[in-house]
Amino acid sequence: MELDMDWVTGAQANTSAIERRVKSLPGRRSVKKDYQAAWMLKAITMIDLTTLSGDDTPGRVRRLCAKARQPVRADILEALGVEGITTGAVCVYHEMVETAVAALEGTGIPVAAVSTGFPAGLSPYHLRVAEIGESVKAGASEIDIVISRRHVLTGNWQALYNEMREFRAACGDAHVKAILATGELGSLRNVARASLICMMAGADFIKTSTGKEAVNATLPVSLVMMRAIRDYHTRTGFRVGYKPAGGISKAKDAVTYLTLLKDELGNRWLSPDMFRFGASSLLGDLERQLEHHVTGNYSASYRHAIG
Ligand SMILES: O=C[C@H](O)COP(=O)(O)O
Repeated sequence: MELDMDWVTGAQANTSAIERRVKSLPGRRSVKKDYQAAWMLKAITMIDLTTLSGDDTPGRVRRLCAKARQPVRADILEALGVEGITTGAVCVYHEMVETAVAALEGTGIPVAAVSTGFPAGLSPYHLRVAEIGESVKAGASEIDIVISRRHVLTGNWQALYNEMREFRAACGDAHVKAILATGELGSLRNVARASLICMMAGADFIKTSTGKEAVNATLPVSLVMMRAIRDYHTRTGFRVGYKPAGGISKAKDAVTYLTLLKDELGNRWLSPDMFRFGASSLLGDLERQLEHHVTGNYSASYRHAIG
């Protein structure tokens, strides 16, 4: 849609109300024991299983893809009476896209590439646009772009909109996730405004963080972004997905995010096409807690958090 400046500048974020809401959140609320495994399995299907390290190798990416294909040990799944689950996607740097695509062939698991000079987004503009095209050509069906934080920090909303529009166009048929790098945007109000701009410019998902900022995904930021998504859906009819990323590594935190999502956006968003966790180490804890679930041996902190 066109840039609607009145809507953008009217977007506010009431910090104390947001903090109050976060304090009352699930995770500190109990989730029935019978449902715990279901929440954790659901979380697994919504992970963008990620490796974004300077020392990534094809071997590491192939191992990651094997884990994406079979994220939980077969005996645990059998005990739960579940089969055939996979993660939502695998997320890698451009150089690893071809390896991941080959390793996931025939599985239907998409490959997401981080692009546009990830993580800072400060390489020459034409190269950032070209990088998207290269990743699509290499087989990525999802592109995680990073926005120029300076456009937000200087209030240059038109520039942010134009940039996002061009990134969107360069993605072609690939889905585009707009990484806001919320830890660098200065205020929750800026997070709300940048979320709206990216959605107006055609983002399929809005995503909190690269995982490389000093502060990555948080619950207050998630509340602001989910409410921006809800507002956008109410006004336009378009459903935009949400991806919290960076520092989410505990099963109990994943369950908190999912209950918040269900409360704020409803069941339609509880699906891999509308929600992803960007996470490199969350899967390990989910698998451990599922194992405890089937053996009845929960860790005390986990039982306290969600049981
Ligand atoms: O987009 C994904 C993030 O970079 C993953 O961050 P993490 O390694 O803290 O889970």
